[in-house]
Amino acid sequence: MSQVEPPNHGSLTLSSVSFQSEVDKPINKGGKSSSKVKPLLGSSPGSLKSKGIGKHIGSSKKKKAFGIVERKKQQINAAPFAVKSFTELGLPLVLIERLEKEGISVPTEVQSAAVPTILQNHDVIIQSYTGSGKTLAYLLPILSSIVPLMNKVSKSSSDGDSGGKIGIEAVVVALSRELGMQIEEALKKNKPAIVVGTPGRIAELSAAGKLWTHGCRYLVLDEVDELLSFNFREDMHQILEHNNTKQLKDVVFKLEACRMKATELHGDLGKLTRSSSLKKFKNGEVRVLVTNELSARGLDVAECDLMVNLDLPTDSTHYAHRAGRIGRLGRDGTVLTICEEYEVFIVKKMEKQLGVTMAFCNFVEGKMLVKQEEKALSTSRK
Ligand SMILES: Nc1ncnc2c1ncn2[C@@H]1O[C@H](COP(=O)(O)OP(=O)(O)OP(=O)(O)O)[C@@H](O)[C@H]1O
Repeated sequence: MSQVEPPNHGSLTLSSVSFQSEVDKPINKGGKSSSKVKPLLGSSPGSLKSKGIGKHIGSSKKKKAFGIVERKKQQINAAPFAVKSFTELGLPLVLIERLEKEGISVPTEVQSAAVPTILQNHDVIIQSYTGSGKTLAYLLPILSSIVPLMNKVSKSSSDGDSGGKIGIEAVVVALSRELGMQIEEALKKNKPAIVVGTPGRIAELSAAGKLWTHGCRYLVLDEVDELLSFNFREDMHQILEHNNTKQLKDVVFKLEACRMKATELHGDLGKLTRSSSLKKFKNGEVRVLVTNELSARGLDVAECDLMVNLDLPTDSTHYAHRAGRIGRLGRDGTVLTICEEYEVFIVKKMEKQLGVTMAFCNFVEGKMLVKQEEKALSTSRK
């Protein structure tokens, strides 16, 4: 994207776009039904800078590996780079009026491209020059889809549906405390719906079970290249793990549609539900436990003899941790790893690092062909 000079309206402070007074007003747009979490990432070569919104959780690979998002086919060609007003971008009137009060009436180029794309529930990477308006490019669509739901959110919280926890609809991970505070300032009146914090703080809340992200639809990684750097590895891992709940639910749903009794285990469940899920799995009432890496850590179910990796572990250490759930105390067990053809080399690398032999299979038109060659589906026997 090319550099866009902000119109000469003076600077917009993020706090100036908060619009608590309109929260209770009905907005003609209606609530969205999507329950997707949006990873918003990017990378920033040269003078380009990226606002979180960069792919999943980087490239399609990263996205898959972190297991956050279900993707839709992008129609980036149709992105309206030439729109003239915020109205044409599909933002609600209340938001447009507030922007106009701040002297902001013409979207920048990056906003023209990003706003409608995010509003259509696509995952996006926003990469553009400094000062080109990337913050509003992701905030505006989020605000426009969250505000209409505010009544619903506060109602369900007060009903106690969420066990006293607040339903979060968007998580913004910001690099520095200052940046976090700057964004939080703009959003504080929407506090129940949006959480803004540094990786450390958000990971801390997540580990303490205080992040109620069951209905979370947006995950923004602001300055994504930095956030995904080695420095923040542990915290980001915790955050991204936290956000794959929807995927786990989908898997349970699909298994049950095939008449396979399954149950889920993850941090978004209450303590009681977690222990009841595990109990059901341990006593054989359900045969399949669908879980994520964090919740699987340390699980000790002696009879468990099959581990299916629906996505690739990040490295061989994580592979070993997952595989360690089966074949305990000298028992036999099988690890089945499902991956794309282009990921086979990663599996090969782990095979080498771990010193195990994996049989490779190919899955073609619903049929599995077991072969020894490099194929997209790998099976390894412990
Ligand atoms: N459509 C607009 N019209 C006028 N001013 C705008 C518009 N969008 C954003 N601004 C203002 O432009 C300035 C830069 O915006 P912003 O901080 O989002 O840029 P950025 O691309 O995120 O920059 P950086 O990469 O340095 O973080 C801010 O003061 C913001 O208020």
